[in-house]
Amino acid sequence: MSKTKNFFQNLIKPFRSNSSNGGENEEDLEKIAQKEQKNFLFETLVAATKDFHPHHKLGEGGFGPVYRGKLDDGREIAVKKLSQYSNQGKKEFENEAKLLARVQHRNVVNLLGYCIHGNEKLLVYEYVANQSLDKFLFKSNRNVELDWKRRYEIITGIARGLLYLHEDSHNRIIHRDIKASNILLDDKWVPKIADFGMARLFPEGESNVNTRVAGTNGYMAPEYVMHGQLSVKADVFSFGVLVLELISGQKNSSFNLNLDAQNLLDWAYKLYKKGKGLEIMDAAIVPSASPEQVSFCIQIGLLCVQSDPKSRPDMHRVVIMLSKKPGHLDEPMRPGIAGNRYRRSGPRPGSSSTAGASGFSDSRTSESTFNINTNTASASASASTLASSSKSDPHGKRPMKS
Ligand SMILES: Nc1ncnc2c1ncn2[C@@H]1O[C@H](COP(=O)(O)OP(=O)(O)OP(=O)(O)O)[C@@H](O)[C@H]1O
Repeated sequence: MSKTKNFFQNLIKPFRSNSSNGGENEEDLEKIAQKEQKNFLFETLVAATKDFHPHHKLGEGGFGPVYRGKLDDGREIAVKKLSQYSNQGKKEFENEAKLLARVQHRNVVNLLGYCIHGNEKLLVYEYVANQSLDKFLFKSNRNVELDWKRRYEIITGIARGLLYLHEDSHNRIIHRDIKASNILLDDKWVPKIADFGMARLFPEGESNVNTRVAGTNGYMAPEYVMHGQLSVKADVFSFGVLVLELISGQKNSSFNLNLDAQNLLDWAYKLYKKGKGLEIMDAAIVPSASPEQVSFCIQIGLLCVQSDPKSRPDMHRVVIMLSKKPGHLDEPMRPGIAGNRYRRSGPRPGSSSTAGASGFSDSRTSESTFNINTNTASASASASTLASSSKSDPHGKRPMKS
């Protein structure tokens, strides 16, 4: 037996003795070896991004800028470069790198590798062709690309991705920053949960910890903001906000459609209680929407944003609800008020996490059974015309800041 082979045999011995299946362990070793290959050379990333050229910049988040690049083998990548002035970001970066190496799911973004070069730390992801959900959902000229079928698939995909993080991955992972800009869409509009910088890896069996508050305005669960109490139900709350945003095309943190409602959740709840839940629907999805399915999703969204975390369903229950034909669901109680605390101490130049909602006058009419919100158009429709109505008023478009 050659020296190398001997070394390899010794290496896998301890794995063999713990398992009845030696083949699987050799596979494990292979996986470990593959993981080691994830360390990219800085020069490779410089070449791939044309020396981090501004033309290659995709955006800028809490960690710093993100660049698009192409590797020699043709793979397209997104490189997240940690801002050097943020210590907190550095910790989050390391957290994300370690965490993502363990996570593999269709609805979670794939980390290809990382790079540490002097003070520089970088994460290398698969490039996700359609970028982030917020770039479509909150833009009146692009939201039509998201018809109801796509939005429904995005909702179910995010639910499955979150279920995986909460229950099926190695350790329980609470994301803590579920929001539209952290959902990437691939070329087939499959949603991928991204940005695990603030996620915590939970030891098994531990479901609730007190920790510092971090998250994004408009998405944070009240118990998390007020008492720093973090559990999977905080992600469920953010997911519920996102569901209601997907249906309404409205951003919760800058909601100003209705004077009687404090925010999007309050607006949706009040209309739901009056039996007019479908009025929150984005005009852009009216032609493609199934009113029954939309109503069902509004109810699920409202169940997820209930004030009491114990009353919120877990993601397992949400996935089951979404996979069933519309039927009986619990009655949602009053929604909690999403937290509004500033989250990061470091500067966030050019951050993409806010969008204004000014300059819009509410032109909904109230005669018909379903009044559709006018994110893209002034529209109202009865139940029977809902599926067939396809025209939107281009002049009714609401100006949005990018
Ligand atoms: N893997 C990727 N493929 C394609 N685009 C990406 C990828 N990762 C990030 N982006 C783009 O880069 C932008 C910045 O991403 P990043 O995750 O750093 O910040 P963010 O989610 O916008 O904000 P925050 O850090 O506050 O969560 C995103 O808006 C997204 O459009």
